[in-house]
This record gives sequence, structure tokens and C-alpha cells, in this order.
Amino acid sequence: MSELLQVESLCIGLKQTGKPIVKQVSFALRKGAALAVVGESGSGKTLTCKAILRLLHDRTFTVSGSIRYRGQELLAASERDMRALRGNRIAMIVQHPMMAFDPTATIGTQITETIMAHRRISKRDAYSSGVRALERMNLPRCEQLMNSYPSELSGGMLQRIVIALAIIHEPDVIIADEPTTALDVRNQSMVLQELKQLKQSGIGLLLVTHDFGVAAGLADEMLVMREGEVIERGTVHDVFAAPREAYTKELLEARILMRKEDRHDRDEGCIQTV
Ligand SMILES: Nc1ncnc2c1ncn2[C@@H]1O[C@H](COP(=O)(O)OP(=O)(O)OP(=O)(O)O)[C@@H](O)[C@H]1O
Repeated sequence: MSELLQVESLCIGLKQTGKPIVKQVSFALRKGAALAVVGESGSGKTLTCKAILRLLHDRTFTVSGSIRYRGQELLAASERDMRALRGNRIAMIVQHPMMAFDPTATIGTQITETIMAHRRISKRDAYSSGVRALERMNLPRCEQLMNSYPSELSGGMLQRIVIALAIIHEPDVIIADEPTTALDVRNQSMVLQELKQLKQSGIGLLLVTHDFGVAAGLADEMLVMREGEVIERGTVHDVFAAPREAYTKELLEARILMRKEDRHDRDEGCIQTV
């Protein structure tokens, strides 16, 4: 089956008020493909991702519709089955890598413990497997990195370590929620490069971003969300070349304007320093 994830008519609402937040969202994610979910802040992107992993608290939210992973209905799965899927088959990468780590323990300790929590493996083998995972992310001086504390590393480094950890159990779906938003341009491009390689290796990538540039660099297809609804969908090429909805055009124009301003600021900077 090439379809890894199938989301159909997903609705998320607030339990207390009954207010709908995500409305009838449907999409499918194939093996080796990347689907970008784009939309302004508050459009329901993160809640959609959390619903897939069943991370929304049922005291706060109602979730209905269907979410199937390799044919298995996740909305009906037991919590035990979900624990086996989370991290192992479906991994998630979040926006702020610093929050993924305990500041009081070294990266090596945390990686080793994570591996040992999922596998029956000795500490020494878990450590070596952690080093190899970092090497796979093309991180430099991996032994030294294992001895570092999170606060000693840049956001970009940490995000690449998060990705290394996310793929350690060889998941076939990665949900990346704004994986590059908190990073500088250089680190953004390195993280995008790593994600591109994962996609090429056959992983299905669900990429949440408000940045059309990131979507263009990585995704094959995209959904544009607004106020909880999918208002436009298609291949990245088609949506960029001929957006149908006024809202998509506005987002695209805002992106072009931002890039022009960035370039202008950089040029001004050059002139001032000459
Ligand atoms: N715990 C909550 N209780 C009430 N409303 C919530 C809760 N969590 C999210 N919301 C609301 O649901 C809507 C969608 O939130 P969501 O985090 O999915 O947006 P998003 O598109 O991911 O935005 P961003 O890009 O800012 O992360 C927002 O209006 C948000 O205020």
C-alpha cells in the first residue's frame, strides 16, 4: 500500500462550547512524498497534526472523522496501540527543538535513554547507535555532541538532533510542525536538506508551515488551510503557478514581499558596511 496516512472528514471542536475548529479536513500521504499544510496562524494546522497522533485531550476537544495509518483506524485504536505507533511508526518534529530536551542532561544521556526505552539493547549499544544516528544527520564531531548539554548547542544543531532521534526507530511517517521556523537561514537550509533526504528514502512527510518557500523546497502537494478548512489543494507547482483562491494569492504575495524586504535589508546592510 503506497498510502501511509489517510485523513477523511476530520473535524475538531471545543468540547465545552461546541465551537468547530477544524472542519472536514481530508488528505492522503503517500510513501516517499511530502504534503505541505500551509496557512496563517490559528488556521488549525497544529491541531490537525496532534489529532493524527491522538495527542488532543478528550476533556478539551471532540475529534471525529477518520484517520487511517496503513489502513488502521487510529481514532478507534487503543491507547496501547497508539503508544506503539507514536515515535516508532509516526514521529513528530516540533518547532522549538529546545523544548524537546531536558536541559539538565547531556544529549548522549537523553539519546541513549530514548533508544533504550524503545528497544531491548545494552547501554553501550544504545550509545553507539545514537552516535551513528547523529552521523546520519551529517552532524560534526558526534562524540563531542553526545557529551554536550542542550544549552551549549545552536537551535539548528538541536533540530538536526531531534530529526536524528525521530528517525532512529525508522518511522514511515514524519510530521514536521514548523521545523525550520525558529532557525536562521543557514540552519533552515540544512534541516530542509535532511528532510529532503528522508523523503527520498521513502518516508512520508507531513510538513506544516506558514512559509510558502519551505513548502516549495520540499513538498510535492499542498493544502491551504483557513479558519479550520482546506480552501485550496493541488501540486505545489499548480498552486504556485495559478492559485485559485484570493487568500492563497494574498499569502503568496505576502511571501514575495517579505523576500523583497529581506533582500533590501541585506543590500542596505552591505552599503552601510562598505
Ligand atoms: N487548548 C485550546 N483551547 C482552545 N482553543 C484552542 C486550543 N488550542 C488551539 N486552540 C485554537 O484552535 C485554533 C487552531 O490552532 P492551531 O494551533 O491548530 O493553529 P495553527 O494553524 O497551527 O497556528 P500556528 O501557526 O500559530 O501554530 C486557534 O484559533 C487556537 O486558538
